[in-house]
Amino acid sequence: MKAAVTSGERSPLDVLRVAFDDPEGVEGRLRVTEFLTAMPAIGVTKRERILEQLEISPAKRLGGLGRLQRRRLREFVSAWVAAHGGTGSRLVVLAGPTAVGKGTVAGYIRDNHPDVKLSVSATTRKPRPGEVEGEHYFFVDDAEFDRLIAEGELLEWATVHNASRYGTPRGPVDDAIRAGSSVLLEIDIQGARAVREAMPEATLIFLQPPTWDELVRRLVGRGTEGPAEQQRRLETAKVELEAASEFDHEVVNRDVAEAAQKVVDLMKPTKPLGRARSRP
Ligand SMILES: Nc1ncnc2c1ncn2[C@@H]1O[C@H](COP(=O)(O)OP(=O)(O)OP(=O)(O)O)[C@@H](O)[C@H]1O
Ligand SMILES: Nc1nc2c(ncn2[C@@H]2O[C@H](COP(=O)(O)O)[C@@H](O)[C@H]2O)c(=O)[nH]1
Repeated sequence: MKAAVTSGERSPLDVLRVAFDDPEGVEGRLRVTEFLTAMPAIGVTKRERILEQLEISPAKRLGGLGRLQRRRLREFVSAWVAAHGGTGSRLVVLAGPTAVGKGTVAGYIRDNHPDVKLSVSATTRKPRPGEVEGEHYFFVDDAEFDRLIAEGELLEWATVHNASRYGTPRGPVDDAIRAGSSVLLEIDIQGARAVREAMPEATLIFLQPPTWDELVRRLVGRGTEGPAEQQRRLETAKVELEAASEFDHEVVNRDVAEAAQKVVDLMKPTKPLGRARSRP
């Protein structure tokens, strides 16, 4: 019996995610060779080179890959997708540790890529000088935030840095997706995990600092937290950096414009996976 495992609609990363979640399912039983040749611009010769480079036997099925092999294949596919069109995902999440530059990169995208729709979060924190209601955040009090949660108006929410609550209003995200647009969410790592639960088709991008020392420099240089709070955030950041492997893509924020461009490129339409079949 042959089982069709991909339609023209799914991205390679979606197929990998399903295969790794359910190794015995149809996607899990797909051979790595068949999976790779179903990807855009990969033929048999290229496939052999890729498998060699990833140290994966051609006989393997996706569900039978070990932890390291899964990670290597996922990273390879992620880079390939970015280089051959984007993810085509309607919902893209940008997350990363404190002070890596999420807000800066998202702000750059808001100012320079007006075609990208940025979700505006609700927050209980007070506005900083220059922040505009409805552009940077919807600033609400605790009672209003409670109401948003109770009435199911938030796609996700979290208490960030043990301080204020932040949440993504569901309505504008749903509207944009229904209208065929893509939306970018700049949120923390707990929020990214919640979005993955609620909408597994979302694409998650992890923003990485060039180095640990540079992350520390950015946090201290920003000057918005005192030494004790900086120390606490750095402890959290160490744990958060380990979450990178849960994400579909990693983008290093060396230069703001370059990182923003990579995020925008990942939001472009993807070339879907071709038709692949698995043999039992
Ligand atoms: N590519 C970059 N090069 C140098 N400095 C940067 C870069 N990106 C951001 N910064 C600086 O790093 C500091 C932290 O950036 P930002 O506030 O955007 O981080 P964040 O990830 O949103 O932080 P948090 O999660 O704590 O709110 C800021 O002072 C910003 O100007
Ligand atoms: N889970 C969510 N996290 C969010 C959301 N909006 C912003 N954030 C994150 O909060 C911190 C702090 O932001 P700041 O503007 O106060 O510096 C930062 O890590 C953001 O990514 C949200 O809707 N949900």
